[in-house]
Amino acid sequence: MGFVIAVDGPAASGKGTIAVKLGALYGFPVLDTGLLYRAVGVKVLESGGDLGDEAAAVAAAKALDPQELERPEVRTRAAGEAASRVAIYTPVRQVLRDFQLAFAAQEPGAVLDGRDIGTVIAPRAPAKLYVTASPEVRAERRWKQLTGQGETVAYEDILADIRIRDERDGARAESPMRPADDAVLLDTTEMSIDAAFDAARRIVEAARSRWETAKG
Ligand SMILES: Nc1ncnc2c1ncn2[C@@H]1O[C@H](COP(=O)(O)OP(=O)(O)O)[C@@H](O)[C@H]1O
Ligand SMILES: Nc1ccn([C@@H]2O[C@H](COP(=O)(O)OP(=O)(O)O)[C@@H](O)[C@H]2O)c(=O)n1
Repeated sequence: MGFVIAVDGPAASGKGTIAVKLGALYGFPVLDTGLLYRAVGVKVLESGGDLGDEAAAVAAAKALDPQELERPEVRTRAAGEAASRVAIYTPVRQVLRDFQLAFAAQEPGAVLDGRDIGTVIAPRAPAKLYVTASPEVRAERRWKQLTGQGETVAYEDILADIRIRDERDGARAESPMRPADDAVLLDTTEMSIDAAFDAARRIVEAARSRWETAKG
């Protein structure tokens, strides 16, 4: 395995922003694994299916084309909610796992962000971050992001979404959202993007030194 950087955490904590910046720093490819679940949720909805229908979600996961991750539809509020509904299904997670494992296997390294990267997808990743922020701050960030994309949404509704999603993602039986035992927690509530990235970079640099030493 190369130098895999696992960046997990709840919705709108800033993990994707940090992952992209780490990828640029090291020259590694970056996979936002949430987009896989979002694309599956959107596919179910667009085919007229029901998010409560496990078989429909599995079929959508099997038919997923990586090109679909680029669609603007996967970045909407509704897609985030749909993603967390289809993410509870064990077979959906199994179908999406191979793609993530292949991505993580790239040399000389890769960055993946999600909920279960450090615990399930890449438990042996040499660098693991768990990025958090208060629900209120996350809702503010997500509200600004969605509004900037042209969606009309109320802050209170986004905060409610975030609380429901935290609960659903943390309570599910399969690969629940939680920090790996060896993840370093990074609370970005009071941090600017630059400050959060700087803190993340230091944590990853320390992990890289340990990894280089262990490799010999
Ligand atoms: N530390 C921060 N301070 C302010 N805004 C941030 C910070 N980190 C990220 N953001 C913004 O918040 C939104 C959500 O960030 P993102 O990285 O996509 O979160 P996640 O991947 O955890 O859902 C984006 O618009 C991003 O620019
Ligand atoms: N590795 C992952 C990534 C996302 N997900 C699910 O997909 C949903 C959307 O993930 P995301 O990372 O795009 O969400 P945001 O943090 O951007 O809101 C999450 O709420 C999870 O339910 C997951 O189960 N495992």
